[in-house]
Amino acid sequence: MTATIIDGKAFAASVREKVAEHVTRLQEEHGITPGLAVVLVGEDPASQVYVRNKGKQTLEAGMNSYEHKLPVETSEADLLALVEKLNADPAVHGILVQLPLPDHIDEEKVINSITPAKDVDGFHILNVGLLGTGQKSMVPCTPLGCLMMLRDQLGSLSGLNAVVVGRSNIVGKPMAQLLLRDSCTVTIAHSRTKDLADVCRGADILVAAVGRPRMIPGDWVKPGATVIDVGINRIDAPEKGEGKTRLVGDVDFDSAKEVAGAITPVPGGVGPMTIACLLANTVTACCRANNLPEPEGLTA
Ligand SMILES: Nc1nc2c(c(=O)[nH]1)N[C@@H](CN(C=O)c1ccc(C(=O)N[C@@H](CCC(=O)O)C(=O)O)cc1)CN2
Repeated sequence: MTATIIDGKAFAASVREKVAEHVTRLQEEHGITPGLAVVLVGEDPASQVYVRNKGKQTLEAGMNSYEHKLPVETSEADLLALVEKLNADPAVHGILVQLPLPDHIDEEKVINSITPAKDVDGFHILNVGLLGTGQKSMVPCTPLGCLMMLRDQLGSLSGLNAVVVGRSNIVGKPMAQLLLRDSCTVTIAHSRTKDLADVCRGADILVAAVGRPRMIPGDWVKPGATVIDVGINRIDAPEKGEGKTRLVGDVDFDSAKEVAGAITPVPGGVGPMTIACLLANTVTACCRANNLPEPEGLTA
């Protein structure tokens, strides 16, 4: 069997189109333009690319983008002061502080200083608690993107065995909560799980988010399973030339695609959905702030 390849790039484009349509409606019917503030501290090259893409895609969707680029030596107090300013700014409906932050800044403290209603990353402790108890919250972008792709691929997820490999606060744990909310039977596994291969082989839905290049081979995949690969790992690629690199996922794509029913590639799978869902969350936050109906199909 050769799996259906889930095209995250195309899916993300369709999400961005829906976002843009909703933004137009907000402007025409209510005179409101959603605004997203993105804060970058330092000059991490990957973060710079992500932040640039976030700003570009925000503007393309018709929203206002506010970029704040701070030097690496910015103090925690100065960063907290900026977040406070953005919290109080009525033109800003969503705030995102790009991670990772430099070592001298307490990430948790910064995340928890964002007003929960503007926390479009869904990382604030209040949003984590709301999601965990099945209440309305902001939902982290990468897991939201995975959920959208799974629903599109499978329709109802009810009763399916889902295994999430990885227990990070950003992906693994919220992903498990979302799958549970859609009535999956959920196992959170990780690198220390006993008989991890057997646990994975029981999964109708296998979400890999461990950050280890090609850790999950095809013979860990149940025939016909839907595999969502969240990993983005840069490895050496001497076949492309000296010093060249390429991106691979946490799943060994070549062997897994022979067994799975559907699978996301890396790159071009989950990655593009992350920014599309950030835009979706910004529109959701804007609608909630103005007591307007939420955009259909763009929330969990
Ligand atoms: N505050 C946050 N920080 C970080 C998040 C986040 O959700 N919130 N996630 C990641 C980085 N990230 C967005 O910020 C992100 C990662 C990957 C992609 C993406 O489109 N990847 C492409 C490949 C890109 C490449 O060639 O390097 C793909 O997978 O196809 C988008 C956004 C950490 N920080």
